[in-house]
Amino acid sequence: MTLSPLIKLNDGHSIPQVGLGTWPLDDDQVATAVVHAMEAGYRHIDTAVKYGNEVGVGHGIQASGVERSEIFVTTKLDGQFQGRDRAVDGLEASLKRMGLKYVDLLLIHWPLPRRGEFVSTWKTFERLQAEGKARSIGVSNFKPAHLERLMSECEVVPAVNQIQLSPAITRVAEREFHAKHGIVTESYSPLGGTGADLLTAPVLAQLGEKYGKTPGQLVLRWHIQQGLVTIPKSGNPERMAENLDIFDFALDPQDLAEMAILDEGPDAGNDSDVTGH
Ligand SMILES: NC(=O)C1=CN([C@@H]2O[C@H](COP(=O)(O)OP(=O)(O)OC[C@H]3O[C@@H](n4cnc5c(N)ncnc54)[C@H](OP(=O)(O)O)[C@@H]3O)[C@@H](O)[C@H]2O)C=CC1
Repeated sequence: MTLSPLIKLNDGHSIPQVGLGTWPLDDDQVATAVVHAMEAGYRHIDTAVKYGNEVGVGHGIQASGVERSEIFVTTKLDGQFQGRDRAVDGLEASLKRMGLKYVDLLLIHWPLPRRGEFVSTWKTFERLQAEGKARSIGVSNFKPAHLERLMSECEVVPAVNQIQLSPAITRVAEREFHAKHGIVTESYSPLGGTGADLLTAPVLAQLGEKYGKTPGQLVLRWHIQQGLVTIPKSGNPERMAENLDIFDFALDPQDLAEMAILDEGPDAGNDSDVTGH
């Protein structure tokens, strides 16, 4: 069993660097997946209200037999819960569905910038953190301009911004912005998203022979060496274990440079069409 290293957050808590993504698994699928993931060594599960699978995540955690205190659970509140009281109700309902007393990380799933709702939502998140219902609080799909506004109007700097990021969508400027403000960058769709198309690139097959690792492992190792937290999704127990078996090798600098051929440039990604999964 492999355990992921931990990354320190700006509030003093720690997050396992690799977690299990759970979209689009349904309640039954995710309950089984969480049990397999715990057996493989995962201690970090990423879900969201929007995924409709929080009940299954809770069942999986309970069935795994792993202590609650050893597991890092993230959930996200989407647009319908933005605004002061709605966020309180949203988290309460999530906790109830999962059978938990607190989440380790609560994220605003995506910003609703026009009416500035994410600012009032964030002030509520600050209160939920002070009450211990969310140990850490963060955001997802936020651009630096959203973060600037949040930081100028609120007290707590987000612990995390979860964004679409991979060797194809590298988000260098955003990562620099996060680092400057002590915000951990967490990469979603780290393998290229559903279908993992990124993994068919010839450069990964070549490097795979050198390291004795699969394309998925090379890509996840790339995330680790960038200092990112990452949440690959798999419903398959073998691939789950494979995706955690990335801590016994390191990509040489020249091989990281070769992987840069995968980079689709600064405009790549889905930001203009943030729907959030
Ligand atoms: N905050 C946000 O707005 C968003 C957050 N997310 C989160 O990020 C997670 C991960 O992103 P996601 O979009 O699912 O995409 P990923 O990049 O994690 O890719 C998932 C796909 O890769 C396949 N796969 C997994 N491991 C391997 C492997 N080793 N080799 C080959 N194929 C593999 C999976 O299939 P199989 O299951 O069959 O193994 C699945 O088809 C989501 O599950 C969700 O939790 C995702 C999108 C938006």
